[in-house]
Amino acid sequence: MEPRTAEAERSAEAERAAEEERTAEELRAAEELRAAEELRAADVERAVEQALALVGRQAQAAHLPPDRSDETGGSARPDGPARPNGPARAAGSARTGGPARPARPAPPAAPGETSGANGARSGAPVPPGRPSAAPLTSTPAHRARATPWSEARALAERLGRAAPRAAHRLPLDRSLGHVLAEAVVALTDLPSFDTSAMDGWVVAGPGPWNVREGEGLLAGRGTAEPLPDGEAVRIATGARIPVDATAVIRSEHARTDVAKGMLHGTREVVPGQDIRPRGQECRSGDLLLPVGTLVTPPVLGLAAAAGYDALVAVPRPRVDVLVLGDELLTGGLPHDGLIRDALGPMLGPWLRSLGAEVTGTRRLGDDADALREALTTSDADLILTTGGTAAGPVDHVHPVLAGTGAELLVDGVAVRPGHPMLLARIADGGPYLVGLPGNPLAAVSGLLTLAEPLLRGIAGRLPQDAYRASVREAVQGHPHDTRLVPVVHHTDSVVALHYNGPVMLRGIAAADGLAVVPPGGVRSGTEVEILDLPWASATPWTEGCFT
Ligand SMILES: Nc1nc2c(c(=O)[nH]1)N[C@H]1C(S)=C(S)[C@@H](COP(=O)(O)OP(=O)(O)OC[C@H]3O[C@@H](n4cnc5c(N)ncnc54)[C@H](O)[C@@H]3O)O[C@H]1N2
Ligand code: MOO
Repeated sequence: MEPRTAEAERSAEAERAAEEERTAEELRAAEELRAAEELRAADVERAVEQALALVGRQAQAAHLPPDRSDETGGSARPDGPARPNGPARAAGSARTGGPARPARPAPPAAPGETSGANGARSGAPVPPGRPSAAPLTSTPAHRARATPWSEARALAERLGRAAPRAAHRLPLDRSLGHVLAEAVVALTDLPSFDTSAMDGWVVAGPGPWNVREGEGLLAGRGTAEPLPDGEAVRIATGARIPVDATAVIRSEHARTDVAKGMLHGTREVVPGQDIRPRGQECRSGDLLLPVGTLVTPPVLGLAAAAGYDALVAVPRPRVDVLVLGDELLTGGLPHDGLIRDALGPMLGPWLRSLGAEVTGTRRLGDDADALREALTTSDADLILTTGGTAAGPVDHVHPVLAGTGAELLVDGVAVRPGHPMLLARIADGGPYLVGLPGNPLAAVSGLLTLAEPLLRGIAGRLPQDAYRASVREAVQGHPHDTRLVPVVHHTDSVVALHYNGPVMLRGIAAADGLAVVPPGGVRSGTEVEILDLPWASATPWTEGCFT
């Protein structure tokens, strides 16, 4: 080893000391993080119990969690190594409705904390027992309080499932779009009798056959008297097969000798050919469709075929849409700082495609009283608000919720765009409320993160398996939060689309899905979860246009 100079020794010593200090600091931080996580997990469990108690699923009265501001506030290092929404967890937990695991809403804010991922509204009233407002910034403490994306979705679905709409017996013509609350079990064999699959001749035994006189057998008409060996009779598709018949010969595969009254097959005749045997599709009592099936047009057809006049189904959840913002125009070009309302026209149809019944879309401007009135008089299952979730001077959602005694169940989600989104329950067993941020793509993010799983739960729709696809190119991630990025499927991968900023709808309008990009981003070829949009891409694939 070469002799070191005194200066080099000193500098190496200083470096070692600094390194030791860094290590000690890291250990302290990791310990703080672990402790904060444990406390948070306990709080969260209680919050879930409260939430379920709220919807009447827990016999036990709800208890407010103890005030832990001194323990949780700012102590968690959200960028530390054990973040709960790190890539591995995000990937594994995205399966909607999978095995129930403890969902984790953001714990109620504690004194000294702000009440949103986004911070609180300065000077805003706060819910009982909540802190006063603090400056709105994106500090590590705020990030630590935001509910991880997959947990927010799981909680929304669980809460929805705990508050299903009552099932009704509905005539078939009023059941479309509802969800089966009773299984469809075959009330008859299908087909309910042996049936001819073709127009032609029904024959018994080997040919040639004597042709029986008369109009033959038609669907829904004619007797099905036994057919002795050596005889043939005309038959139409759907007519009953006579007892003892052995095959149907299509008209084009037979010739008749009119003079002799005989029928000759022009091809080999296989016993049973072109006969649909009774019960081929189902036997009476067979399960045809399970509880949770969405009533689609073919479901209506199958139910009718199987003997049903009505179905027992959960009606569509009802949703009130409230569009907030004085700056919004409903027609014409933007002018004088006013802009077009992009969410009003979008949300109603989107909600309908998610199976909801939209009771109305109302534009309330920035009027806190109108908002309070709308929240406290709604008889919908879900109220969806747009805008006003942050801490601006006219952002009324948090203060009005607090003033009406609503329970904040999720207050900020660790997702971009859309992190100020929130989920609440209006007091006294009122509707759920999902607050969508005003930036349009952030609103889409809130719709798919909170409203879609909640509605799926309320409607009793079957959980869907998450599916994954690989990204064609690397996708940049947020350092701490999940990102939702509009993508389009192309050949065997998905391509992230440009124009995906929080105020932009250009990317999503060309997309057929949203990629769930874990914190830190993904390399080219990585498989990520995809949230399908309820329609195929509306825009033809054009390389370079959006990509
Ligand atoms: N100091 C901070 N300010 C903001 C933060 C933050 O962390 N600190 N977060 C930003 C993020 S992220 C979002 S998202 C928005 C959420 O704000 P609000 O939910 O309160 O929404 P508004 O302020 O009402 O509107 C935001 C933006 O969106 C436009 N908007 C609203 N409604 C519509 C609509 N129906 N159609 C089209 N555009 C709409 C509105 O004009 C604003 O430009 O807060 C950030 N601020
Ligand atoms: O969450 Mo804001 O969502 O980025 O626009």
